[in-house]
Amino acid sequence: MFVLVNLKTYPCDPIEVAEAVRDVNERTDARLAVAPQAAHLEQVAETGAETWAQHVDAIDHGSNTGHALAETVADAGAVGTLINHSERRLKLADIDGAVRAAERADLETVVCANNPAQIGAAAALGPDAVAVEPPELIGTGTPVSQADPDIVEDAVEAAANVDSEVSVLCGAGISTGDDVVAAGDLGAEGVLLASGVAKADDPSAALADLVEPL
Ligand SMILES: O=C(CO)COP(=O)(O)O
Repeated sequence: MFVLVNLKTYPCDPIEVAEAVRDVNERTDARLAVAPQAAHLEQVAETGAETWAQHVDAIDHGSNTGHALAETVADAGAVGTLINHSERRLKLADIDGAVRAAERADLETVVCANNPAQIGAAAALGPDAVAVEPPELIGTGTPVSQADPDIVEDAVEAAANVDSEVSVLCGAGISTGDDVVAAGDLGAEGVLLASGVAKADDPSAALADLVEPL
């Protein structure tokens, strides 16, 4: 299972979380990665944790202001990027452009979507993975794998119908090892989560708990 921890703009210490991701990753068969804010990418990557960006723009080098260029994100040490997170929604053409920009910079891609229909559309753009996250469950602590298992199974089916090479993650409310196991039982190859680690008193213990049953 892939466990991707999105730090959003939570007031956590990105280095502390990254070091925990790195250390727990060494003790498990699961794959762990962390997605800090853009300004923290380089410091986080220097810890040795697998580092992801939260967003890249559908742009190339040139006259663009206030954007995230995929090449710069990769230079900072990121190996992948989220695209179209529920809190950073893009138009379809910009999702496509962001996937192409990430490919150009050799970044792995996870395109997020609200529901199975959008997952099918996202998979058609050829990312490495898609992630289904019902917005109403994000940040609630109620795991999607329990509250809405059908959405995960339907997302897995929707992606497979379009492109069987695209793997499916799920997210929203995931905070325990049982939640991760349940996600895997529904066909997801990984989870995307934030508050369960970023808001934890002890991020290292939270991460260890997440991968303990894997
Ligand atoms: O949006 C999410 C991950 O990108 C999910 O957030 P929570 O884990 O806080 O529900």
